[in-house]
Amino acid sequence: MSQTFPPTRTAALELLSRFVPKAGRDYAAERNYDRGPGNHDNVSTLSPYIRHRVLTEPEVLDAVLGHFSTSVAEKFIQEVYWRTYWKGWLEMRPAVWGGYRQSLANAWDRVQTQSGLRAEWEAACKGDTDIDCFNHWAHELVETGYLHNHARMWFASIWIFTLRLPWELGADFFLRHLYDGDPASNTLSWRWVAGLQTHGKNYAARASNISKYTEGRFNPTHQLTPNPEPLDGPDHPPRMDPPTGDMLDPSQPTLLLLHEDDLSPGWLFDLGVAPIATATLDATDGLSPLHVSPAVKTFKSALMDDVTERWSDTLGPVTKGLTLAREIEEWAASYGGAQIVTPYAPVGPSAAILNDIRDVSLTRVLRDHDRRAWPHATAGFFKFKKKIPDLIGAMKGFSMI
Ligand SMILES: Cc1cc2nc3c(=O)[nH]c(=O)nc-3n(C[C@H](O)[C@H](O)[C@H](O)COP(=O)(O)OP(=O)(O)OC[C@H]3O[C@@H](n4cnc5c(N)ncnc54)[C@H](O)[C@@H]3O)c2cc1C
Repeated sequence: MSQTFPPTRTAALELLSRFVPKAGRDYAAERNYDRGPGNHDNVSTLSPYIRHRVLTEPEVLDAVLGHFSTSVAEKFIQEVYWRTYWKGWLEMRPAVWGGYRQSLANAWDRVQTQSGLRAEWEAACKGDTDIDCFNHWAHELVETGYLHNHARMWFASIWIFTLRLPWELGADFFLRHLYDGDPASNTLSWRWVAGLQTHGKNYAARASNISKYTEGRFNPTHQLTPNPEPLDGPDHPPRMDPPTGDMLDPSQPTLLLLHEDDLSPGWLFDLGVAPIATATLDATDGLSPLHVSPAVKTFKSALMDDVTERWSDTLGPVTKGLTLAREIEEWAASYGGAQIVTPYAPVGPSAAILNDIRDVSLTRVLRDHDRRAWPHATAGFFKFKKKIPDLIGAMKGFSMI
């Protein structure tokens, strides 16, 4: 069980309240420093909880805005909205996730058939290359399930441009080991480093930058490819309409399906959902064609246990760990085929399973936070962030949890 990220909402709330006083000018000044495992308190380390919505974005923003003005906390607020932005961007271009999965399968085929590539990929994943900082981050990721944002950028850049490994294998390595591993933030950040997300603009890790922001712990002078060219890739697929979610009729007999993308169901109960029974979905195996790390699996299933314990008076009988659409249909049939209500699952493994459900009515309810923000993820973050003041203003009417 994770020492650093206890898998409970109580622990998440404690971490949030410890961090809130630092979310203003301290965060803006200090956030880029990666001080190594055990010393990440200049950033929030809340992402494993926010990613699974053990804490919601409005709840985190509200706590910070209870302490600071929007201008003092501007940097932190923007970071929280990066997650929202990436999700909205991918919702409107889901083919980018499908494209990643296909290219990953192709890269994995090559790993299995080309012994040179296999050896280089294994060395990178084991932290057994000639580059100390890279090795350190590979170990930190596997041992703690977390990396500082700057380390993720450096690691991805070295993976792609110095080690010249396929970016999809690096994104997959992250998804298998990060506690916050997330289809939108991970895939699109790797694409951004590679130069595929903002065409022609890639992220080049530099020894001087690594030395400065690790406070001299690492200095890979002459070890990194200088001025690498961005990777070449296809144009973005045409943008689809953002999802609006389904209309909820809580007066119908209802089953509740919980999944890893939203583990705070209180807002559904506020909307009148009164489940006859509840099931939890385990979509972990859909994160990667390889084995997801046991630590990540344990973390996710412990978060599921926490939510079902917290709401045990409201959920009815609970069935845990369904993994297939067919199992969900059989579970619903055993309750007479009542409608299933579930929080809207963004593009990723949970949504893929839900998309295969045929024999029972499924109502996917979209949170106000997503409904309002996602349609603005039309272009780059620069354009999106201009909407943040309006989005924060509108938050007052939202369910926070
Ligand atoms: C190559 C790469 C891969 C990444 N993969 C993931 C991933 O799989 N899952 C994931 O949640 N984040 C990912 N990120 C984004 C970011 O690194 C993490 O969200 C952040 O480091 C989490 O640490 P924190 O909670 O201490 O962040 P803080 O600095 O405290 O930020 C506060 C919150 O804002 C959000 N946030 C901050 N930065 C970003 C960002 N760049 N993108 C999206 N949300 C952000 C997170 O919810 C975070 O908890 C990736 C970044 C890169 C460069």
